[in-house]
Amino acid sequence: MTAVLVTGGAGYIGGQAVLALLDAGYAPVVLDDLSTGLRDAVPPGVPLVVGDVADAGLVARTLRAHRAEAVMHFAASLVVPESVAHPLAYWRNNLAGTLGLLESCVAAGVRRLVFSSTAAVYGIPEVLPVREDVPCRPINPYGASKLAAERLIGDASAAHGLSFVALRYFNVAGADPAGRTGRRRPAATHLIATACDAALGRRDSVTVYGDDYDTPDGTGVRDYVHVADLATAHVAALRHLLEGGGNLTLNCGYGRGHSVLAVLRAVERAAGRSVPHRIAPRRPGDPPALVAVADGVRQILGWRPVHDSLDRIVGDALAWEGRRAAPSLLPGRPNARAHA
Ligand SMILES: NC(=O)c1ccc[n+]([C@@H]2O[C@H](COP(=O)([O-])OP(=O)(O)OC[C@H]3O[C@@H](n4cnc5c(N)ncnc54)[C@H](O)[C@@H]3O)[C@@H](O)[C@H]2O)c1
Ligand SMILES: O=c1ccn([C@@H]2O[C@H](COP(=O)(O)OP(=O)(O)O[C@H]3O[C@H](CO)[C@@H](O)[C@H](O)[C@H]3O)[C@@H](O)[C@H]2O)c(=O)[nH]1
Repeated sequence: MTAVLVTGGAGYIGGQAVLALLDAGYAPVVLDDLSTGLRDAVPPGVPLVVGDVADAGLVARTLRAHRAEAVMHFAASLVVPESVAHPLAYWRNNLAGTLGLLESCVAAGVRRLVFSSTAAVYGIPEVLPVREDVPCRPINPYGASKLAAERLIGDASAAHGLSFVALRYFNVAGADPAGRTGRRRPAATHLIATACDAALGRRDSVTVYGDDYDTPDGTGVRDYVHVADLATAHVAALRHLLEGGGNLTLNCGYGRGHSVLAVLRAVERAAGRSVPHRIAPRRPGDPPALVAVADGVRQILGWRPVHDSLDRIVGDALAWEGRRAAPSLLPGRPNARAHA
């Protein structure tokens, strides 16, 4: 079986990718410092090495010990407003982490890398939907650090014969449709997780950051992609590299935008109850709208998303969050609050 090192595999997306790798017959090995990930997100039987991806010695030893043939690199810091408040920590983790990983790949002779990049590299695109070949002008430290990591990977590729697929994810949401994994951070910051928390009575309301953008209803627009579809895009990228395919940088989204208010309505439909919200000023570092041109990932990698609907994404997210809530608050129990 082909062994694949998954950095950040105890996290939300990495955890889903580990399941997709197992489903596709690969042997994932997780390296994670558990800074935001959780040990129990790693399925039984999958080796977990607890450590920092910037520790090139540890990563090289892990690659050799498991005879890994490829790496999926998810480990990073990724909350946009946090990156605005703590840019140095973001640059350190996202750039030094990628540097350590690349050094260890070169040392251990591992030449295939799938990298978690982000739509945040684009900043405020002049044309929407956004193509991969437009100039990247990130407007927050998170996006800037990820763009720098992409460039670092490009340089390592040219000098050391490494092949890579950088997937620029748009907004990842939802949970494993089979209920095996999902987002586990206790304090939700992402919109869909926050709205699910409100629908489940764990918070009073959702703050809508800005209703004065130049978008159809004035609120921010994003291209939400289901985490299980994203995971299969990684397996497709891995196959491409194992079959000798060349370097690719590809958007990963569905090519459709949804506003904050549209997301809140979808959560209300899924939960069968209203989600109170209040309008607040724009959040620093937020672009008004981000929607992908996402033909490349379908055409070149043969990716076939199967959960491509906002209702599906929100439904799976709510079901996962509901399982973590008190049973009386589960979706489908309209009088839950009265009994809580
Ligand atoms: N969630 C999104 O909407 C989104 C969108 C675009 C890109 N991404 C990218 O996807 C990747 C995974 O994000 P996620 O949503 O699963 O976040 P997450 O916080 O759930 O997962 C990140 C994982 O990496 C681990 N980690 C962080 N720094 C580490 C280090 N230095 N060494 C070892 N492990 C470390 C954490 O413990 C965690 O398990 C990130 O690279 C992120 O930039 C996420
Ligand atoms: O409580 C909230 C949370 C978010 N939003 C808005 O909802 C949209 C989505 O925000 P959020 O879910 O926080 O995600 P983003 O800030 O768009 O960033 C995500 O999506 C990016 C790609 O587009 C990734 O790079 C990042 O890692 C990931 O956090 C934005 O318009 C926010 O202003 C609110 O109005 N209220």
